[in-house]
Amino acid sequence: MDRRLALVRRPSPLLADGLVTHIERTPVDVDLAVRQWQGYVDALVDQGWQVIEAPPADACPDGVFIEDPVFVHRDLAVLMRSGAPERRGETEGLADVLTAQGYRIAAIEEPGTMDGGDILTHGDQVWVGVGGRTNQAGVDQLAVLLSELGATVTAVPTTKALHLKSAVTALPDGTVIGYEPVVDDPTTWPGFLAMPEEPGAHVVLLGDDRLLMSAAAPESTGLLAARGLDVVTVDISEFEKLEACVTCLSVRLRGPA
Ligand SMILES: CN(C)C(=N)NCCC[C@H](N)C(=O)O
Repeated sequence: MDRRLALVRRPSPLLADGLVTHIERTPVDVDLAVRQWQGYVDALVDQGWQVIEAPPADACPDGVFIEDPVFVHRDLAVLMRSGAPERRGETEGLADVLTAQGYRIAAIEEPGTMDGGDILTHGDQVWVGVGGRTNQAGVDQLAVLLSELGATVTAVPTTKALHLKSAVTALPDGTVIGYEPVVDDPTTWPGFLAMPEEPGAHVVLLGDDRLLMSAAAPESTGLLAARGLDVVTVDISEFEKLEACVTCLSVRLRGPA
């Protein structure tokens, strides 16, 4: 992993009004969330990542979850069309930022819907969760866009969690880890590794064998450390109250060079 550039977006003052679907709403401390977001950004910088900020989307409570309005693969950035109409304004300003970084821009079009949180990749293998935010029409469009880049797209039913990446993510060696109670079918991934805590299912790959994970998953971080992985943790409790995880707060831009 050579290029270490991450796109982030600072929290909206309306963050506390963000969507919750599968968990009960609990009050969000926005000031604490802003500090936690800065801690997340600092952790990326400490690990040698350059961080760029998307234009703020202050009118969008969930705008900080930048993983959802855009997906990047190789030199292509695909603007999403969320299954939650409240989140569609979050794509604003992203085409300009990504064009400036050398990306070609495409978009999921009506009747397709998709959130980036539903897209899990390992190399050119792409799994897309079909559920509350992403539909089959969206998957079909993404499959066409990515086929010219040599990637294979597989649709995965996702009925027990908000997004596919709420349930599973992939380790550097491609092992898919997840929290079984919210995974529709763990046999989708040979070698699936069950984690004991829900936030333990979420990893951001920082490069080499280093991972970024939530501080709310001590048993899982222990398990992964025992496998030889180097785990950096961040407290993102205020974002977790909004059904988010470490992956949602940045988009890692690995190409084009
Ligand atoms: C992988 N995950 C979970 C994400 N990429 N996004 C989380 C978005 C949370 C937001 N409140 C919502 O409900 O849309």
